[in-house]
Amino acid sequence: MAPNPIIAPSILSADFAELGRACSRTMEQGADWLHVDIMDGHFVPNITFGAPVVAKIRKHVDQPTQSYGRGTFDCHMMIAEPKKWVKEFKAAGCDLYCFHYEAAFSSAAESPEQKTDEKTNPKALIRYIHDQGLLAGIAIKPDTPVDVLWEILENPDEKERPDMVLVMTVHPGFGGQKFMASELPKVQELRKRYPELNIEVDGGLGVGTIDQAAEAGANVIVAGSAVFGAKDPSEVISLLRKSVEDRKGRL
Ligand SMILES: O=C(CO)[C@@H](O)[C@H](O)COP(=O)(O)O
Repeated sequence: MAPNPIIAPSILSADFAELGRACSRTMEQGADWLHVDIMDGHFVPNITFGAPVVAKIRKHVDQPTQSYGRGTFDCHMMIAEPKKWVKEFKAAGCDLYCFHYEAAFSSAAESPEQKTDEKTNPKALIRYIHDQGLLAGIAIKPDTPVDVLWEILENPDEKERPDMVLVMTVHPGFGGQKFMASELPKVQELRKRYPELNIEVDGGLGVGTIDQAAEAGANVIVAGSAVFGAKDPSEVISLLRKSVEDRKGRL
């Protein structure tokens, strides 16, 4: 059976002038996690904020009492050098460090020799993230085929296996983009092979698109503009949760 629904509003769509309060409010409105978008202006053509801001907003949301629990800070690292920032984000209060597969090779290597072994590097980075006491996520952009993940997910060493896969349903960089249903076969394939895996979708999710994503097998739902732009964010969060919950037993 697929894992429980997890609704993770993306704070990219919150009012940054009152970010701490916006984070605590969305938790009160029923969110499970907060999805924290970190952009460096290199990996994606946009800049958000870094670890000092995460440390400030952490004070507004209770830390989770267990792995994957309520209040998890799901940091989506849209950055060119993901390895470089793991320790800073751990210290700032990040719980789940989700890097991009496409950025991992330049960052994870411990030596020049290892850098040439393309298959080693995402795994080395996952191990490194786990060694810092964080959950590890791996994200793929729309242009990246899901097949690149099989070797990583099949790894017999659990220290090198991700705790979550994020399938981007928009090109990363901005909130408010149109949902790309073309990415859902990746989710279907992942769910077919890994019934218990946390599979996150991000980009263009809302009441009009959630059913397709839930049907494909996604259980971790990121929604930015649909939640922060809603008249009644609590209602949107419950609708997203219900859609995933309704399909859970069938997947
Ligand atoms: O990572 C990203 C964008 O790169 C997302 O997390 C967006 O912030 C989602 O926003 P909506 O599409 O839900 O408005």
